[in-house]
Amino acid sequence: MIEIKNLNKAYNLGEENGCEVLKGINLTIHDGEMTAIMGASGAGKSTLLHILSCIDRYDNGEYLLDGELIGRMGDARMAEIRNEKMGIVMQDFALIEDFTALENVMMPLDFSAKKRRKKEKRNMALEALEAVSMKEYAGKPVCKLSGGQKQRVAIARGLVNRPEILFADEPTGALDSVTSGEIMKLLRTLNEKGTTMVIVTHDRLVAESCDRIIKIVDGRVQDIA
Ligand SMILES: Nc1ncnc2c1ncn2[C@@H]1O[C@H](COP(=O)(O)OP(=O)(O)OP(=O)(O)O)[C@@H](O)[C@H]1O
Repeated sequence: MIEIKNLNKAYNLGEENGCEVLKGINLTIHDGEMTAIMGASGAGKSTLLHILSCIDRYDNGEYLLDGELIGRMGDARMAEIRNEKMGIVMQDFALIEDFTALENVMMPLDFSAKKRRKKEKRNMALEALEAVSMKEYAGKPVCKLSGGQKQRVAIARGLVNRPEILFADEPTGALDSVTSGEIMKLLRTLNEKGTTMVIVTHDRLVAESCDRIIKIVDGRVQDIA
């Protein structure tokens, strides 16, 4: 499904604060896999995840998604791919605290190229909340939820478009070990139902519960376990 060849990415090269972040990444992710991306702080994990999830662009190399070359695409097609195929769970939830769980989960549907009636969007959001066992909290403002509940809502928002692949940046980073275990169980259940998962994590236990671990060291893939 995902094939990355000799991919490079730098920020502000030539400037004082410039840096080369990804330096020739090669990797393949197959349909149905649950993959962890590990590496020290600053190694380039989030940068890689943002490129994989079509939020950010790479400088050179190749990124093929289902055989389609991402690099030469215009912004509109990239947004379309993101909407059609991908779900994204951002670091630290990135939820709107004053909005209800339901309103947060419905948001990606408002940005989708596919026009849907409000009722259909609401039903899709309720279904996503049900998939993470949060349907009964649909009407609660996010600021009134616990950390684990917020993470579930963030996952529901990532799932609402029924993506083929879900990208999650530190989905357990802000959680205690029990809640973290529950979230990983939930992600595994969703994976078993067919969603490919790519998870950035610092936590070895979380990584070991995935099918494989890709370790990024200084912008390169050091090993794939
Ligand atoms: N938008 C940006 N502009 C300039 N530099 C950036 C930008 N985003 C990231 N960087 C730099 O790129 C490097 C890699 O950052 P990245 O966030 O990908 O690392 P990470 O492995 O995810 O780190 P962490 O585990 O701390 O989240 C860091 O040195 C960071 O300062």
